[in-house]
Amino acid sequence: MPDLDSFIAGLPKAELHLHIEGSLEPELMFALASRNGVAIPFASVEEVRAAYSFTRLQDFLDIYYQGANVLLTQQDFHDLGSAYFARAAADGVVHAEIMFDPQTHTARGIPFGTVIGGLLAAMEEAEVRHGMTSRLILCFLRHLDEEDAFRTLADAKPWLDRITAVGLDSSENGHPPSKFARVFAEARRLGLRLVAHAGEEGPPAYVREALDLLAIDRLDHGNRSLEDPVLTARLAREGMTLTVCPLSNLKLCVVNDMADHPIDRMLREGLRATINSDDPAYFGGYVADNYRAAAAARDLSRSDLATLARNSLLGSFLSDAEVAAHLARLDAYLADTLAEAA
Ligand code: HPA
Ligand SMILES: [Zn+2]
Repeated sequence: MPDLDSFIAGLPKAELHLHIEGSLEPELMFALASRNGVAIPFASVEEVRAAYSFTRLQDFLDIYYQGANVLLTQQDFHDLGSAYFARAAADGVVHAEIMFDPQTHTARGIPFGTVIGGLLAAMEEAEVRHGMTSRLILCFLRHLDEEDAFRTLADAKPWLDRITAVGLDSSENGHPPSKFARVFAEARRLGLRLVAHAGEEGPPAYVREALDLLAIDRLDHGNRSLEDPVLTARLAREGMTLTVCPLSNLKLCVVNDMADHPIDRMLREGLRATINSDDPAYFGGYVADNYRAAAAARDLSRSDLATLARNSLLGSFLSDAEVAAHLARLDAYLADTLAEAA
């Protein structure tokens, strides 16, 4: 039987909560800064990593938006995507639904087409190089107003057939889902799926708003839902997928210690929880590291880990036939690893 690390790395899985700007490793940040002649306030890669110490979401966001300033050209976004897909493939990711924050770039004068053009090129390449399928999620920044989100949706019109969903990210407290009810309704009318970050720092009421006012198809984070037993039971009953990010939760102090992480409680409560990396370059690990950290801290069994991987495939926005094909790969993997054990 493979050791737990190899079992996790080999487990066919989907990554459903990944901000592509959050996969910008300090080495690539320096390379792009130099290629583009952009000044960054760090003298070395070590200095960058040392700055990644956060006590709450906003600390991280300030440095994350600053890091994105080095991304200027279509090739930069292509390189960013290629680096992520290669790293994800090594972690057993067979399908990735990647979020991007167009407003972070259009506000600096980078055209929407430059951003999405580079990402789409990396996605096509990932299919050829790694046999990995992928989808795009356009996220609205919730600290900006809804008009700005509407303008971003208008910018996206020429690419709507290449965008699967819209999402909602950035500073949660003070920016409830209700602020974006109209733009989410419009996105739904255009045929897009809907996701939103809720219950990361924000209260359970924000999760309820995301369900009732935005009609989300998937919930990003959702940790604080557990404070409300009626809401928890509803999420379980409705089969809502939660994209949980253990190392992010630790780095942003959503949990004080990995030993307190509720991932196993989520599974026990019947929630369709998944494990994801969120912003791997900033939070100290890619998706397999997140599985490993959660498994070690909460004593997850191989069967729990297989459930988490299965949930990730079931919670994806792929067609039923595509999900079935990925699930068959997972079942074959589990049969093979069990046979080795016998
Ligand atoms: O974890 C997150 N929360 C909110 N916004 C974000 N943008 C990137 N990562 C995050
Ligand atoms: Zn996130």
